Amino acid sequence: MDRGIIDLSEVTKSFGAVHALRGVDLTIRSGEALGLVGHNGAGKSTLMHILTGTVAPTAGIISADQNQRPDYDVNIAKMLGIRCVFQELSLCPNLTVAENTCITHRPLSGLGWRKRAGKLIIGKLDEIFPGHGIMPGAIVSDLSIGRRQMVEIARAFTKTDIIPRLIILDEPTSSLDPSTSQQLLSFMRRFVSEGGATIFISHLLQEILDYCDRIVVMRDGRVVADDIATEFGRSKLITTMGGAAGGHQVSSPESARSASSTGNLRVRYRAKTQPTGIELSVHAGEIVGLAGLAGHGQSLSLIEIFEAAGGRPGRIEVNGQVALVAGDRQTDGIFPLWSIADNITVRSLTALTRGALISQQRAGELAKSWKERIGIRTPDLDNNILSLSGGNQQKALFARAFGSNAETILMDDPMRGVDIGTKLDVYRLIEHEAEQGRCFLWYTTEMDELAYCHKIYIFRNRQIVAQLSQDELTEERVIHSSFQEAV
Ligand SMILES: Nc1ncnc2c1ncn2[C@@H]1O[C@H](COP(=O)(O)OP(=O)(O)OP(=O)(O)O)[C@@H](O)[C@H]1O
Repeated sequence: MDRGIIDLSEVTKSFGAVHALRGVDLTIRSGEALGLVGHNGAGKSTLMHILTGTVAPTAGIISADQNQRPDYDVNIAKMLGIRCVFQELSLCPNLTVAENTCITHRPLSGLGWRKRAGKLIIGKLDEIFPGHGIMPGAIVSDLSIGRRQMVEIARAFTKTDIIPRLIILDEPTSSLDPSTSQQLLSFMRRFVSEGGATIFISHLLQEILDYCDRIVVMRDGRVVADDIATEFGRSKLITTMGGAAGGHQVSSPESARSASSTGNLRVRYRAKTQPTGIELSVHAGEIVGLAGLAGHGQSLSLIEIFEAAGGRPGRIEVNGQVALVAGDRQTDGIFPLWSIADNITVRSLTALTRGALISQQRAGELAKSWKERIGIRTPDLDNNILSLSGGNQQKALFARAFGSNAETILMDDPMRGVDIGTKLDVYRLIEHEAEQGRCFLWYTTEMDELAYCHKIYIFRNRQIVAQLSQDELTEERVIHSSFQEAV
């Protein structure tokens, strides 16, 4: 348990004026699951890029197996068996699951490589995620974000010529439903018990506390705490992370108990495969949750509702303006070539137009007010959106929807990569906006978030199989309904 695979000493990294890392010391040991937490923009992903050699530090010393390596780069990291499941999934979307496996495994060449690659990846998927339902010939772009994440995770743990020794998991559970997350975390424990090491980054603090041996807390580019997990509790972690997270407590919102389905009807929806049965409805002022195992039709229903806005009522009825906060921000959310400000204001262009022209002044004011309200960490809103950390990109998507004129906001598991302090701020914002008459249709894979909803619909096989009021909500009921046709 004490063999250091890799040591960082006084590592710094700057991107122009942004100091992403300011003198980080860190040792990673075999047989240990290390939990890494910190607010959005604290420097976690940058640190992981340094460990995988994809980013070179501005200054500092990297040692591998107790030898200083000034030449440390991607190839050395690869030879050491250091691999990363990055937050922004890195599979090639136009290739199959098997072909993507081949990319990272050189020995999978020659006659029959596709078959061998398929066998390798499916074997690992079976081991980590029994019952995954993924085929080796599936094109990656056809898979849901959760399944893509599962493939990416399984690929990181596969072995051919090089034994994986350190696997970095950068927020892997944020795209997985609770039962799939559980499968991964159990596998992670098996991997470290056999001598492997993991770095597990998550904004779900309970996962870190329950499944990691040691916890490192980062704040503003520095390591501010590094200790065994039993020395931390949830509130100590939040306080140590500081910033917006400090001092907040998660509480079950009382307002969610007072159902308010008396306002105007905003959305009525019936699944295509369910001409009779439970119909979903959302009224002004309501926060409505969608739950169930990932990939069972929740995101699809949001897209159908989004597309039906402005159309004639039929199977789906939508009254008023609608905005969508995407969970898969890379595919459905951000405009990667645009600035942060343009990404925020794009949903409000009609409101920002004076005569035939967009008022740059009003657009700037709108972006600035939401930067402050939601805490987007950037020195300049005119910077490209990709200069933001993942969580801050997600905040820009919230700002886009909340800053628009939409009466109904659809949220597709939108807290992926958002830190606990910001989450609590967004929860409060949602409650406040609902009190003002806005309504929310919120697909979430985080059980805690259902506590904010007035009512919850549970999806299974693209059908709504149960409806729960806030008073009826328990984790057992959600899990039971997710697996069975009826409660
Ligand atoms: N390529 C880049 N160009 C400019 N700034 C960058 C770049 N990559 C990261 N940064 C900045 O470095 C800081 C640290 O970002 P990083 O992605 O490491 O944070 P993080 O802790 O992983 O955040 P999150 O929890 O949101 O993923 C942020 O201020 C970010 O905007």
